[in-house]
Amino acid sequence: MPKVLISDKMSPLAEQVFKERGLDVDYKPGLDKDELAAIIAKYDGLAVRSSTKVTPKILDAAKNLKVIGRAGIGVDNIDVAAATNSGVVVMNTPFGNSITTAEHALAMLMALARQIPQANASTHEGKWEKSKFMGVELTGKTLGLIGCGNIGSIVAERALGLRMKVLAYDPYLSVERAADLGVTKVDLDELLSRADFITLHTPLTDQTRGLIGKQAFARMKDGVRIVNCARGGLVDEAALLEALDGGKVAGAALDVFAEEPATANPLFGHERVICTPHLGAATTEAQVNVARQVAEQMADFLLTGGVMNALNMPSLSAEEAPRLKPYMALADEIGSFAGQLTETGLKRVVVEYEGHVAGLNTKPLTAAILCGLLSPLMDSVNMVNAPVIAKERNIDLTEVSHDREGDYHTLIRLTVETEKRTRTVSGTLFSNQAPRLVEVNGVRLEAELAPHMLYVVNDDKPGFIGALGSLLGQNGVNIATFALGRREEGEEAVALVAVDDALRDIVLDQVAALAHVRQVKRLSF
Ligand SMILES: NC(=O)C1=CN([C@@H]2O[C@H](COP(=O)(O)OP(=O)(O)OC[C@H]3O[C@@H](n4cnc5c(N)ncnc54)[C@H](O)[C@@H]3O)[C@@H](O)[C@H]2O)C=CC1
Ligand SMILES: O=C(O)CCC(=O)C(=O)O
Repeated sequence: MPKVLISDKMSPLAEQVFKERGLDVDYKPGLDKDELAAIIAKYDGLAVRSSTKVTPKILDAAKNLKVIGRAGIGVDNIDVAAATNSGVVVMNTPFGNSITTAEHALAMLMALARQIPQANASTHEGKWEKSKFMGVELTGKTLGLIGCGNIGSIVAERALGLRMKVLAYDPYLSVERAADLGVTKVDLDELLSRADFITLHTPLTDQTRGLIGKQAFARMKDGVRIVNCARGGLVDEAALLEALDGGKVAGAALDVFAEEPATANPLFGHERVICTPHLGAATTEAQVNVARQVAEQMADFLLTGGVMNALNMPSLSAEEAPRLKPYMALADEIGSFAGQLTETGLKRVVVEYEGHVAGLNTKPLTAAILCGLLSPLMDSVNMVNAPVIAKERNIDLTEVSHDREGDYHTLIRLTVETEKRTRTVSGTLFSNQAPRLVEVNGVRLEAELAPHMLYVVNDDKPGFIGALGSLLGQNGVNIATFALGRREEGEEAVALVAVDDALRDIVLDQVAALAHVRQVKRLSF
């Protein structure tokens, strides 16, 4: 049974769901990196929030890990590229805490406008500082949203309800979506120069790190107020301190910090800075949502192969996974067949889906074909990293779906172009279950692939099949199945012979020496 580790504080619902689905689960929040590295090899799945840092070192130690689930949105604590290289699926829960986080951003906005935390502390101290805490109204003010995805959009809708004007800077926001939301799409410069309040809702990436720094502050209105409930690294904290002290920024509300847990920070103690300890997602509702969702998604993946909300793999629902299973086997066999025959550099791969399969989710099938194709050529290839490896190697990949049915009600055809030649392999499913190869390089045949196989290309001449059968018999090789096909009478023919044991080199040499043989290859599946 797959084994899962929960390495961050998480709602008990996650553990409960894993158990209900029949998985073994250990709940060990607060492990340090060495403790995690020491035990991670035991686990198939790792469920985290933001405290666990999933580094290449952890992934190297994670010999059995198949999936990392983030109970939340941001995955900047996970080295997704390294996980992909290790063939580990990374999934998050993109919607479970978005309302909660948007509400926290709005709470921060209001707290900032009315200095509620400062006024609260002062009142508790018995001071009655009515004139000190003069606030500003939100109505009629301009809110600048940086990042208008799930959370940004919710903030926008709520802010419009508060009668604010909303500008959004998000290069990936369409004009239509902006219009639907009732926000004005602007560029960053315009947002910075017009906004009274700025709130950040982008992921932390190489592009967004330090987005709000010295230059950005210089372009802002005097007296601007900043809310950051996304990631600390988006705002340059030293530049923010300078902008606060210089009077450019009237106040900042921060839920997130460059270094977390943040126990010391240059902004702590500043009278116009409000802080919360990364509480954006901290409501009962959000934590129940993300815990349940991450556990269900990880269990689906480990038990059925279903993939939801993965960042490094195409989606495949738990309902689709069993339907796609025989096709995955076929795709892997077709890819592997072509890969084992490939001897020079791959240039181009075309995958065609015809008939029934064309109506299915073909993305995972293409990943399985690439995995099968690349596996004989290099180590450590799997469905997660095969598309990335193909891209890195400049292999041109084309996928085509034809709704029409040809001779078969369902067919996958793979065309592989190498530096020297182009090869095609096609396969179908018999009775919707059993993979069969039905074409190799334009030669029709019908072959079931087996663990040990002999592939022979020869001239179609009388007596050849008998000679091949006798030679195998003389060497004690027992034939399980024998599939034959030829292009035209007397032209190129292909034999695919399943045998009971691995073929010895000496037998291959003897087959190669038979008259009319063009190519001989030992294949294994
Ligand atoms: N404080 C907290 O507890 C929480 C923080 N978060 C943070 O909030 C972030 C946003 O979450 P969602 O809205 O759910 O993500 P999302 O993916 O739905 O939206 C992010 C938006 O940022 C935009 N974007 C990307 N690069 C950009 C750039 N260079 N400039 C401007 N916009 C850019 C994207 O186009 C997208 O629309 C997460 O990545 C996470 O880091 C999320 C949940 C809780
Ligand atoms: O798990 C948490 O408390 C943080 C949530 C968060 O930052 C996220 O979902 O990106």
